[in-house]
Amino acid sequence: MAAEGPVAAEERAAGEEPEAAVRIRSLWKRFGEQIAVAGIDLTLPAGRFIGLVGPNGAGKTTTLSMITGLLRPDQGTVEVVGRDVWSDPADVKSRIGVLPEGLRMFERLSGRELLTYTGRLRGLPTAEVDKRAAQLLDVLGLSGSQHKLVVDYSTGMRKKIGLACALLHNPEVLFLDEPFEGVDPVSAQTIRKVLERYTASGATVVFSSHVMELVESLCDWVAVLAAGRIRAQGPLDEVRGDAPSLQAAFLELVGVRGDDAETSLDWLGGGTR
Ligand SMILES: Nc1ncnc2c1ncn2[C@@H]1O[C@H](COP(=O)(O)OP(=O)(O)OP(=O)(O)O)[C@@H](O)[C@H]1O
Repeated sequence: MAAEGPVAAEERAAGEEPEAAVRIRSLWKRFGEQIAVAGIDLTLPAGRFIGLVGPNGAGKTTTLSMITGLLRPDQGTVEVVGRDVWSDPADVKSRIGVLPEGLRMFERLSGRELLTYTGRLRGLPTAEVDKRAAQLLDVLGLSGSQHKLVVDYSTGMRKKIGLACALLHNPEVLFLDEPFEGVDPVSAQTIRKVLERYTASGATVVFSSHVMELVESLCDWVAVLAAGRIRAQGPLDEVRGDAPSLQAAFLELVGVRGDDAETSLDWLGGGTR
Protein backbone atom coordinates (compact mmCIF):
# COMPACT_ATOMS: atom_id res chain seq x y z
CA MET A 1 0.00 0.00 0.00
CA ALA A 2 1.21 3.53 -0.81
CA ALA A 3 2.56 5.63 2.07
CA GLU A 4 -0.08 7.76 3.68
CA GLY A 5 0.20 11.51 3.11
CA PRO A 6 0.26 13.97 6.04
CA VAL A 7 -3.37 15.05 5.53
CA ALA A 8 -4.67 11.48 5.51
CA ALA A 9 -2.58 10.67 8.59
CA GLU A 10 -3.99 13.70 10.43
CA GLU A 11 -7.56 12.76 9.54
CA ARG A 12 -6.98 9.25 10.78
CA ALA A 13 -5.41 10.54 14.00
CA ALA A 14 -8.50 12.71 14.53
CA GLY A 15 -10.64 9.63 14.03
CA GLU A 16 -12.19 10.99 10.82
CA GLU A 17 -12.65 9.11 7.57
CA PRO A 18 -10.58 10.55 4.69
CA GLU A 19 -12.81 12.28 2.15
CA ALA A 20 -14.32 9.90 -0.34
CA ALA A 21 -14.45 10.76 -4.04
CA VAL A 22 -18.01 9.36 -4.15
CA ARG A 23 -20.38 8.39 -1.35
CA ILE A 24 -23.68 6.75 -2.31
CA ARG A 25 -26.43 5.88 0.16
CA SER A 26 -29.55 3.79 -0.57
CA LEU A 27 -29.66 4.71 -4.25
CA TRP A 28 -32.63 3.51 -6.31
CA LYS A 29 -33.70 3.89 -9.91
CA ARG A 30 -36.65 2.23 -11.63
CA PHE A 31 -37.73 2.47 -15.25
CA GLY A 32 -41.39 1.40 -15.09
CA GLU A 33 -41.37 -2.17 -13.81
CA GLN A 34 -37.63 -2.52 -14.35
CA ILE A 35 -35.47 -1.90 -11.28
CA ALA A 36 -32.15 -0.72 -12.67
CA VAL A 37 -30.48 0.21 -9.36
CA ALA A 38 -31.79 -1.48 -6.22
CA GLY A 39 -30.71 0.49 -3.18
CA ILE A 40 -26.94 0.59 -3.43
CA ASP A 41 -24.46 1.83 -0.84
CA LEU A 42 -21.04 2.56 -2.23
CA THR A 43 -18.03 4.54 -1.06
CA LEU A 44 -15.30 5.17 -3.62
CA PRO A 45 -12.01 6.37 -2.09
CA ALA A 46 -10.25 9.44 -3.49
CA GLY A 47 -6.97 9.19 -5.40
CA ARG A 48 -7.63 5.69 -6.72
CA PHE A 49 -8.06 4.08 -10.10
CA ILE A 50 -11.50 2.52 -9.62
CA GLY A 51 -13.23 -0.07 -11.81
CA LEU A 52 -17.01 -0.47 -11.78
CA VAL A 53 -17.68 -3.89 -13.26
CA GLY A 54 -20.79 -5.94 -13.90
CA PRO A 55 -22.57 -7.96 -16.57
CA ASN A 56 -24.79 -6.40 -19.26
CA GLY A 57 -27.76 -4.65 -17.70
CA ALA A 58 -26.21 -4.66 -14.20
CA GLY A 59 -26.91 -0.95 -13.73
CA LYS A 60 -23.45 0.53 -14.32
CA THR A 61 -24.51 3.26 -16.76
CA THR A 62 -27.57 4.12 -14.68
CA THR A 63 -25.41 4.42 -11.54
CA LEU A 64 -22.77 6.54 -13.28
CA SER A 65 -25.50 8.78 -14.73
CA MET A 66 -26.94 9.38 -11.25
CA ILE A 67 -23.48 10.08 -9.80
CA THR A 68 -22.62 12.60 -12.51
CA GLY A 69 -25.87 14.59 -12.36
CA LEU A 70 -27.28 13.30 -15.64
CA LEU A 71 -30.14 11.19 -14.24
CA ARG A 72 -32.18 12.01 -11.15
CA PRO A 73 -32.39 9.14 -8.62
CA ASP A 74 -35.79 7.93 -7.37
CA GLN A 75 -34.37 7.67 -3.85
CA GLY A 76 -31.05 7.95 -2.07
CA THR A 77 -28.16 10.39 -1.94
CA VAL A 78 -24.97 10.83 -3.92
CA GLU A 79 -22.04 12.93 -2.76
CA VAL A 80 -19.04 13.68 -4.95
CA VAL A 81 -15.98 15.15 -3.19
CA GLY A 82 -18.19 15.83 -0.19
CA ARG A 83 -20.92 17.72 -2.11
CA ASP A 84 -24.45 16.52 -2.60
CA VAL A 85 -24.87 16.06 -6.36
CA TRP A 86 -28.60 16.68 -6.53
CA SER A 87 -28.66 19.79 -4.25
CA ASP A 88 -26.25 21.64 -6.51
CA PRO A 89 -25.51 19.70 -9.72
CA ALA A 90 -23.73 22.67 -11.35
CA ASP A 91 -21.16 22.85 -8.53
CA VAL A 92 -20.43 19.14 -8.75
CA LYS A 93 -20.30 19.23 -12.56
CA SER A 94 -17.62 21.93 -12.38
CA ARG A 95 -15.41 19.54 -10.38
CA ILE A 96 -15.80 16.40 -12.44
CA GLY A 97 -15.07 15.20 -15.96
CA VAL A 98 -17.38 12.74 -17.70
CA LEU A 99 -17.02 10.56 -20.76
CA PRO A 100 -20.49 9.01 -21.07
CA GLU A 101 -21.35 5.94 -23.11
CA GLY A 102 -22.39 6.83 -26.68
CA LEU A 103 -21.37 10.44 -26.14
CA ARG A 104 -23.09 12.84 -28.53
CA MET A 105 -20.77 15.63 -29.59
CA PHE A 106 -21.04 18.68 -31.78
CA GLU A 107 -19.96 16.75 -34.83
CA ARG A 108 -19.78 19.65 -37.27
CA LEU A 109 -16.91 21.11 -35.24
CA SER A 110 -13.33 20.03 -35.75
CA GLY A 111 -11.60 18.30 -32.82
CA ARG A 112 -9.73 21.50 -32.06
CA GLU A 113 -12.88 23.63 -32.22
CA LEU A 114 -14.68 21.20 -29.92
CA LEU A 115 -11.94 21.57 -27.33
CA THR A 116 -11.96 25.36 -27.62
CA TYR A 117 -15.75 25.39 -27.21
CA THR A 118 -15.60 23.04 -24.20
CA GLY A 119 -12.85 25.08 -22.54
CA ARG A 120 -14.75 28.35 -22.98
CA LEU A 121 -17.92 26.71 -21.58
CA ARG A 122 -15.86 25.66 -18.57
CA GLY A 123 -14.84 29.30 -18.11
CA LEU A 124 -11.15 28.82 -18.82
CA PRO A 125 -9.19 31.76 -20.28
CA THR A 126 -8.60 31.48 -24.06
CA ALA A 127 -4.81 31.27 -23.78
CA GLU A 128 -5.10 28.46 -21.22
CA VAL A 129 -7.59 26.57 -23.38
CA ASP A 130 -5.23 26.88 -26.37
CA LYS A 131 -2.28 25.60 -24.37
CA ARG A 132 -4.13 22.67 -22.80
CA ALA A 133 -5.89 21.74 -26.06
CA ALA A 134 -2.59 21.62 -27.97
CA GLN A 135 -1.00 19.45 -25.27
CA LEU A 136 -3.94 17.05 -25.02
CA LEU A 137 -4.18 16.69 -28.81
CA ASP A 138 -0.47 15.98 -28.93
CA VAL A 139 -0.45 13.41 -26.09
CA LEU A 140 -3.53 11.64 -27.50
CA GLY A 141 -2.06 11.47 -31.00
CA LEU A 142 -4.76 13.71 -32.50
CA SER A 143 -2.65 16.70 -33.57
CA GLY A 144 -2.69 15.55 -37.20
CA SER A 145 -6.51 15.31 -37.20
CA GLN A 146 -7.30 18.37 -35.10
CA HIS A 147 -8.83 20.24 -38.04
CA LYS A 148 -10.92 17.29 -39.23
CA LEU A 149 -14.63 17.38 -38.36
CA VAL A 150 -15.57 15.14 -35.44
CA VAL A 151 -18.23 13.49 -37.63
CA ASP A 152 -15.35 12.05 -39.68
CA TYR A 153 -13.49 10.70 -36.64
CA SER A 154 -13.18 6.92 -36.07
CA THR A 155 -14.58 5.31 -32.89
CA GLY A 156 -11.18 5.43 -31.16
CA MET A 157 -10.61 9.04 -32.19
CA ARG A 158 -14.03 9.96 -30.80
CA LYS A 159 -13.19 8.33 -27.46
CA LYS A 160 -9.91 10.24 -27.37
CA ILE A 161 -11.40 13.65 -28.19
CA GLY A 162 -14.17 12.93 -25.65
CA LEU A 163 -11.49 12.16 -23.06
CA ALA A 164 -9.62 15.35 -23.94
CA CYS A 165 -12.85 17.36 -23.42
CA ALA A 166 -13.42 15.62 -20.07
CA LEU A 167 -9.88 16.42 -18.88
CA LEU A 168 -9.53 19.97 -20.17
CA HIS A 169 -10.63 21.69 -16.93
CA ASN A 170 -8.45 19.38 -14.80
CA PRO A 171 -11.33 17.78 -12.84
CA GLU A 172 -10.98 16.28 -9.36
CA VAL A 173 -12.76 13.08 -10.40
CA LEU A 174 -13.07 11.60 -13.87
CA PHE A 175 -15.95 9.25 -14.76
CA LEU A 176 -15.61 7.11 -17.86
CA ASP A 177 -18.28 4.75 -19.18
CA GLU A 178 -16.59 1.97 -21.19
CA PRO A 179 -13.66 4.18 -22.27
CA PHE A 180 -11.84 1.36 -24.04
CA GLU A 181 -14.77 -0.04 -26.04
CA GLY A 182 -14.03 -0.02 -29.77
CA VAL A 183 -10.52 1.30 -29.16
CA ASP A 184 -7.51 -0.40 -30.79
CA PRO A 185 -4.56 -1.52 -28.62
CA VAL A 186 -2.37 1.43 -29.60
CA SER A 187 -5.03 4.01 -28.71
CA ALA A 188 -5.90 2.00 -25.57
CA GLN A 189 -2.28 2.26 -24.46
CA THR A 190 -2.31 6.02 -25.08
CA ILE A 191 -5.51 6.47 -23.06
CA ARG A 192 -4.10 4.31 -20.32
CA LYS A 193 -0.91 6.39 -20.05
CA VAL A 194 -2.92 9.62 -19.85
CA LEU A 195 -5.14 8.18 -17.09
CA GLU A 196 -2.15 6.88 -15.15
CA ARG A 197 -0.52 10.31 -15.36
CA TYR A 198 -3.78 11.85 -14.11
CA THR A 199 -4.20 9.56 -11.10
CA ALA A 200 -0.50 9.84 -10.19
CA SER A 201 -1.19 13.48 -9.30
CA GLY A 202 -3.84 12.43 -6.74
CA ALA A 203 -6.97 12.63 -8.91
CA THR A 204 -9.59 9.85 -9.02
CA VAL A 205 -10.69 7.83 -12.05
CA VAL A 206 -13.91 5.80 -11.99
CA PHE A 207 -14.55 3.72 -15.05
CA SER A 208 -16.99 1.02 -16.04
CA SER A 209 -15.95 -1.98 -18.09
CA HIS A 210 -16.75 -5.59 -18.90
CA VAL A 211 -13.11 -6.39 -19.61
CA MET A 212 -11.76 -7.95 -16.43
CA GLU A 213 -8.14 -8.20 -17.61
CA LEU A 214 -8.18 -4.48 -18.23
CA VAL A 215 -9.68 -3.69 -14.84
CA GLU A 216 -7.24 -6.04 -13.14
CA SER A 217 -4.24 -4.41 -14.79
CA LEU A 218 -5.38 -0.80 -14.32
CA CYS A 219 -7.41 -0.55 -11.13
CA ASP A 220 -6.43 -0.70 -7.49
CA TRP A 221 -10.02 -0.62 -6.27
CA VAL A 222 -13.09 -2.42 -7.65
CA ALA A 223 -16.86 -2.45 -7.21
CA VAL A 224 -18.87 -5.35 -8.63
CA LEU A 225 -22.48 -4.65 -9.60
CA ALA A 226 -25.06 -7.26 -10.67
CA ALA A 227 -28.82 -6.91 -11.08
CA GLY A 228 -28.74 -3.41 -9.64
CA ARG A 229 -26.95 -4.42 -6.41
CA ILE A 230 -23.37 -4.19 -5.17
CA ARG A 231 -21.90 -7.70 -4.87
CA ALA A 232 -18.45 -6.65 -3.69
CA GLN A 233 -16.43 -3.49 -3.20
CA GLY A 234 -12.91 -2.88 -2.00
CA PRO A 235 -9.23 -3.02 -2.93
CA LEU A 236 -8.60 -5.22 -5.98
CA ASP A 237 -6.74 -7.88 -3.95
CA GLU A 238 -9.61 -8.19 -1.47
CA VAL A 239 -12.29 -8.51 -4.14
CA ARG A 240 -10.21 -11.07 -6.05
CA GLY A 241 -9.63 -13.01 -2.81
CA ASP A 242 -8.26 -16.51 -3.40
CA ALA A 243 -9.54 -16.70 -6.98
CA PRO A 244 -6.85 -17.06 -9.68
CA SER A 245 -8.03 -13.91 -11.47
CA LEU A 246 -10.55 -11.11 -11.19
CA GLN A 247 -12.47 -12.78 -14.02
CA ALA A 248 -12.84 -15.97 -11.94
CA ALA A 249 -13.87 -14.00 -8.84
CA PHE A 250 -16.33 -11.98 -10.93
CA LEU A 251 -17.99 -15.07 -12.44
CA GLU A 252 -18.42 -16.52 -8.97
CA LEU A 253 -19.82 -13.26 -7.55
CA VAL A 254 -22.37 -12.75 -10.31
CA GLY A 255 -23.24 -16.47 -10.53
CA VAL A 256 -22.50 -17.74 -14.05
CA ARG A 257 -24.85 -20.01 -15.96
CA GLY A 258 -22.48 -20.99 -18.79
CA ASP A 259 -23.56 -24.67 -18.78
CA ASP A 260 -26.95 -23.84 -20.26
CA ALA A 261 -25.51 -23.19 -23.72
CA GLU A 262 -23.88 -26.63 -23.80
CA THR A 263 -27.16 -28.46 -23.22
CA SER A 264 -29.76 -26.26 -24.95
CA LEU A 265 -27.83 -25.55 -28.18
CA ASP A 266 -27.18 -29.21 -29.00
CA TRP A 267 -28.17 -28.57 -32.68
CA LEU A 268 -25.45 -25.94 -33.16
CA GLY A 269 -22.15 -26.98 -34.75
CA GLY A 270 -22.15 -26.64 -38.55
CA GLY A 271 -22.80 -29.31 -41.15
CA THR A 272 -26.14 -31.05 -40.53
CA ARG A 273 -29.36 -29.03 -40.48
N1 LIG B 1 -33.94 4.66 -20.13
C1 LIG B 1 -34.26 3.42 -19.79
N2 LIG B 1 -35.52 2.96 -19.90
C2 LIG B 1 -35.86 1.71 -19.53
N3 LIG B 1 -34.99 0.81 -18.99
C3 LIG B 1 -33.72 1.20 -18.87
C4 LIG B 1 -33.28 2.52 -19.26
N4 LIG B 1 -31.94 2.62 -19.00
C5 LIG B 1 -31.57 1.44 -18.49
N5 LIG B 1 -32.63 0.59 -18.41
C6 LIG B 1 -32.62 -0.77 -17.87
O1 LIG B 1 -31.96 -0.74 -16.62
C7 LIG B 1 -31.09 -1.87 -16.47
C8 LIG B 1 -29.67 -1.39 -16.22
O2 LIG B 1 -29.19 -0.80 -17.41
P1 LIG B 1 -27.74 -0.11 -17.51
O3 LIG B 1 -27.63 0.49 -18.87
O4 LIG B 1 -27.54 0.78 -16.34
O5 LIG B 1 -26.80 -1.39 -17.37
P2 LIG B 1 -25.23 -1.54 -17.68
O6 LIG B 1 -24.64 -2.26 -16.53
O7 LIG B 1 -24.64 -0.21 -18.02
O8 LIG B 1 -25.28 -2.50 -18.95
P3 LIG B 1 -24.25 -2.66 -20.19
O9 LIG B 1 -23.01 -3.25 -19.63
O10 LIG B 1 -24.96 -3.63 -21.07
O11 LIG B 1 -24.04 -1.30 -20.82
C9 LIG B 1 -31.27 -2.71 -17.73
O12 LIG B 1 -32.23 -3.72 -17.45
C10 LIG B 1 -31.81 -1.72 -18.75
O13 LIG B 1 -32.64 -2.37 -19.69
